[in-house]
Amino acid sequence: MTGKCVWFEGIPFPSLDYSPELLREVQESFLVKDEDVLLLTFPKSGTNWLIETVCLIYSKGDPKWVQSEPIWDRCPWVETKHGYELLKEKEGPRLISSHLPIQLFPKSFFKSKAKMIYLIRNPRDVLVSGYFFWRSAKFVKRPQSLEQYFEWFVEGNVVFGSWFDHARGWMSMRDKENFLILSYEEMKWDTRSTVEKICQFLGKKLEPEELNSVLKNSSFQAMKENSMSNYSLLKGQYFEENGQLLRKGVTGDWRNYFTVAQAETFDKLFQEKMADLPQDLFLWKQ
Ligand SMILES: Nc1ncnc2c1ncn2[C@@H]1O[C@H](COP(=O)(O)OS(=O)(=O)O)[C@@H](OP(=O)(O)O)[C@H]1O
Repeated sequence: MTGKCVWFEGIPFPSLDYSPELLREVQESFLVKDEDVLLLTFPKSGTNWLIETVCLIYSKGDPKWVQSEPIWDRCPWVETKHGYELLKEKEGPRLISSHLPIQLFPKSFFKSKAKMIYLIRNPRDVLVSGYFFWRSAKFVKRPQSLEQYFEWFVEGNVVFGSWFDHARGWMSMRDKENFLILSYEEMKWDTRSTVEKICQFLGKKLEPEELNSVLKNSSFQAMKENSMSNYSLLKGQYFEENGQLLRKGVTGDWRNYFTVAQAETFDKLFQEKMADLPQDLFLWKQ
């Protein structure tokens, strides 16, 4: 996958909209403000679902905003050229998303009171989701088979680097007051409670009908049909026609794709890399 990538500090990034110079500038000079809200993920963890949910919380369930502005403009990726320029211009509190590993994140964040949500997902499902997504992308070396992508993923040879390093790095923030860890699995299994948790963390109060509207408009089906959120506007330029962001939206899909040997290899690796972390952070239980 990394054949077509740009590199910064040993981490590969997609070839489009990223550059080592910009990544350095983002790290050194981007000013995070206390009132910003940051949404952090390893790619394919449910980033866009979290963004859509938070945008809808901000608009009190009114879908006008999410249906009229592309998701990458509502909550720009700070590490991309497009997102960085947009964020510099934005007045007031900003929603900012990022896939950056902790060591490359804007240094100003660590001195700020800005709130951050880190969304984690079973890495086995992240792997499968990534395989289907990247194989239709135009800005990375595409995987030719799941077997090949499995090898790349376990070696950390994928964009934004090793999932294990990414998760470990950000989890070191877990006791900070301005940091909330959520999982894709809890969002999926109890969406209402998770949205309530997000509201509480962000200090937002919703009326029951507003909360219902957040849930309705951020559902898989609603997002799949929303051209401002489903990446259909990027087809042709960034993706082949068959590429889709909203593929299945389920938990445990890896079971349909991993061989027994791959499942065992992954379990062993997960144990090696993550055994010392509190296991209640990993809701998926494999
Ligand atoms: N509303 C909603 N409900 C449930 N699941 C959802 C939703 N929106 C996105 N998704 C699923 O999230 C996966 C894409 O992850 P990301 O948004 O992180 O992708 S990206 O890294 O920003 O490209 C991808 O997972 P897979 O279906 O397993 O491929 C999407 O389907």
